[in-house]
Amino acid sequence: IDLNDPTTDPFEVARHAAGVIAERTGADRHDIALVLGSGWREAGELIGETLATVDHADVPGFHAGAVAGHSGTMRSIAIGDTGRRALVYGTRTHVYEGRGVRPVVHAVRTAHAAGCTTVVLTNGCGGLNPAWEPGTPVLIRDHLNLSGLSPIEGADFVDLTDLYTPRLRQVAREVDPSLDEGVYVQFRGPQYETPAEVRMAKILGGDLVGMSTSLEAIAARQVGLDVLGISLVTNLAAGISDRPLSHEEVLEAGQAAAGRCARLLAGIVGR
Ligand SMILES: Nc1nc2[nH]c(I)nc2c(=O)[nH]1
Repeated sequence: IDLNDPTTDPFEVARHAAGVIAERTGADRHDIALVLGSGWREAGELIGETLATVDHADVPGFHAGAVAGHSGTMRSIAIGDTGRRALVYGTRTHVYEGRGVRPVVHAVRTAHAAGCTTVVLTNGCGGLNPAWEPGTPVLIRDHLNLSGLSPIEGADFVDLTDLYTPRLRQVAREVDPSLDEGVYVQFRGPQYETPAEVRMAKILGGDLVGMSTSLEAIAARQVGLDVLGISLVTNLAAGISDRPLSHEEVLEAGQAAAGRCARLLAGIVGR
């Protein structure tokens, strides 16, 4: 299937994908989906027992293309003894991969088609607040979509009030009262922001800069999913600190925070 073929209905592909997931996991419904970004990979382990894994390559609309650090398998996880199931994706598609916007939000649409009512979107990002050391998770309160793109096609004027569900943010803060909140700014990427762009984002009211998440959140709202967004600050955004960004620093900050992030997600999902 070519998701980007105009004659393809992306929601139909999501329904097919959900059918394959149900068949391969033995679960005709999943309750919560998790998209794991940089630094969040290990979270699945603490959520519960992995009952099944499915290769992304086997699911319609997903691509096998392994992105560094991502696994190409999604996992069906029993959430403690709640009887609920989590669908944890092994990889995420970014706009900058040039596959179009539909693949970027396909995981969210598939989660909805699989019966989920909630999606947790995590990412690694740059921080504009020097108080947030690399390795600090921050709840997303709202976003500025500077990508210039949208997953919504046609005259569907979706309201985005409370897009990042207040009830879920409250649950997250009950699990970890030290969590701060911030406004996430999505740039298209793949280049990092210039110091001037970081200053612009700050003037516009942004606290976090990244290259994902906002389009997925919009697509989630379009199908009525509750959304919890959590960013992991892996670096201070360009110009905030006097040192240039290094991808190595980003990766190691993600590794260091892995335990706290995994415990946070497991605590939230288990509620
Ligand atoms: N746009 C943007 N995306 C990021 N992802 C990560 I990890 N760090 C950054 C960053 O500083 N800026």
